[in-house]
Amino acid sequence: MDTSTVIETQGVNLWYGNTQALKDVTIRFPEQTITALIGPSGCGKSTLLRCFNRMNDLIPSCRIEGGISYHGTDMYAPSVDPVHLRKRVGMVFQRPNPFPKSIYDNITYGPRMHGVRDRKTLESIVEESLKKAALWDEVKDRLTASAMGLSGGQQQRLCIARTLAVNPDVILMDEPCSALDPIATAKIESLMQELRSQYTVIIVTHSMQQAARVSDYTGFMYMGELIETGETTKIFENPERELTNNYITGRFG
Ligand SMILES: Nc1ncnc2c1ncn2[C@@H]1O[C@H](COP(=O)(O)OP(=O)(O)OP(=O)(O)O)[C@@H](O)[C@H]1O
Repeated sequence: MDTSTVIETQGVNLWYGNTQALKDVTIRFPEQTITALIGPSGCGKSTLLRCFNRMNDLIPSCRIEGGISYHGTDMYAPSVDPVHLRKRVGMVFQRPNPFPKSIYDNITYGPRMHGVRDRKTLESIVEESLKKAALWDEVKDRLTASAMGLSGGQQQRLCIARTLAVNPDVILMDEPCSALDPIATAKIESLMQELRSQYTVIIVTHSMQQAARVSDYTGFMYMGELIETGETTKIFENPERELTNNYITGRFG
């Protein structure tokens, strides 16, 4: 696939206090693709994901070395405003976390924070974001109702819509289906396929089946190292490293 790189890391090392959680990680994420990060619990998947919108900045003991670029610019340069970066690199978490507000207010919260005030503009952002998140038809008649009344799967799609509302080009997903049933999971997975036409998606998942179903590329991590990365079919059918093979065949993890 001949696509340009959106996010790229070069020799990233990361410590929480004295504990090293990432070791010399070099990986690139091509535009409009889905990459899955897999590996056993504690291998550093979420830590790596959090580097990509500087969420680790919020952890005082955390120290990062190495390069991480976004569209070729050093993401950690002093000139980069992390709030602006997080608008372009959105994040969806494990548990759906809507605000205890109306569906409408959940979507308009971000755009308002960034200065959008015009009612018509806000209304069109709400409609467009909910349509992109495949939720519009289910909620269009109750936009003023509380988001807390939605099912778990609907809440997660609302959180995706909330991320889309501030116009990102990368969506980070940290185990977005782990709290959902199989039907809600299937909806999120098919939504991810649609999002790929406009966004670059990076997903952390515990489910190898999910990684195989949804992603174009897969990175396998083990004890803070990126052991192997490549096209998902290659990683699952013909991995280069024995460790990868042992993991995907269920010998550990
Ligand atoms: N805020 C933190 N402070 C200190 N150590 C942390 C922090 N977050 C993660 N760690 C440690 O860093 C290592 C990597 O954790 P991380 O959550 O990135 O792994 P993971 O692969 O996402 O795990 P899981 O699949 O269980 O979510 C672990 O040893 C973890 O205990």
